[in-house]
Amino acid sequence: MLITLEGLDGSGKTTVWEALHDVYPDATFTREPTDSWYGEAVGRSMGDPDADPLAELFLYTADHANHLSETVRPALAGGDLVVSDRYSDSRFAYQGATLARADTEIQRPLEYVRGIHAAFSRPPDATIYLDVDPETGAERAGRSDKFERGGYLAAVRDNYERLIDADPGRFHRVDAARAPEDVVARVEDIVAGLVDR
Ligand SMILES: Nc1ncnc2c1ncn2[C@@H]1O[C@H](COP(=O)(O)OP(=O)(O)OP(=O)(O)O)[C@@H](O)[C@H]1O
Ligand SMILES: Cc1cn([C@H]2C[C@H](O)[C@@H](COP(=O)(O)O)O2)c(=O)[nH]c1=O
Repeated sequence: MLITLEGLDGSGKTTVWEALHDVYPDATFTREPTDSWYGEAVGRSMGDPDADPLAELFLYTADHANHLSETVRPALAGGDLVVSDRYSDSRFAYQGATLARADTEIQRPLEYVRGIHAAFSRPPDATIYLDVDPETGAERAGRSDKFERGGYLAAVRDNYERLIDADPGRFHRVDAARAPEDVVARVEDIVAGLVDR
């Protein structure tokens, strides 16, 4: 079973992901961007304010393709529970928002990014969405330009809502504004329910 953790920057994904290690010591814990050279290329692009948004989309997507073949598919084939801190929905939400702001010919960016993945990706079985408002997320993540980053994250959040509307059975929304211990407990309950099912 493939479970993904999604949400805005600072929503608490990594906190939850780390807590789940103790509960499921035999599971495969992974993340995107990965620490492969593809992920390093993504990191270079993220650090470049002038990075081409389409090129950046394809770097993230290349990292995803390698993540699938090197980690996710082998672990699933071996019967593992796989928990990924960010996965394809991050691309749909973030690059969908980036491309909507960019000067490109692409008319429906979120649908475009989904379409690129359709032929080769492996959708999650379940996705836990840590729901936090953009300002709180940006502040927790320590963004220096809070206003601008918050504005971008608002567009990303709108995209996550569209993804949830399109596939409500896959998403499990958790109020990530609550105290960390409450968020972790709620996520552990959800994962236990999914794994026992
Ligand atoms: N529920 C919470 N309430 C308050 N602070 C939190 C909560 N969850 C996490 N934090 C804090 O917010 C910061 C970001 O948390 P974390 O790294 O888990 O989020 P993230 O979603 O993985 O962020 P990013 O996407 O930026 O990597 C950390 O300092 C963490 O301790
Ligand atoms: C996988 C993925 C990530 N991003 C963005 C989201 C964050 O701002 C950074 C780094 O991720 P972190 O887990 O929050 O450290 O990358 C993205 O825009 N598109 C993606 O596909």
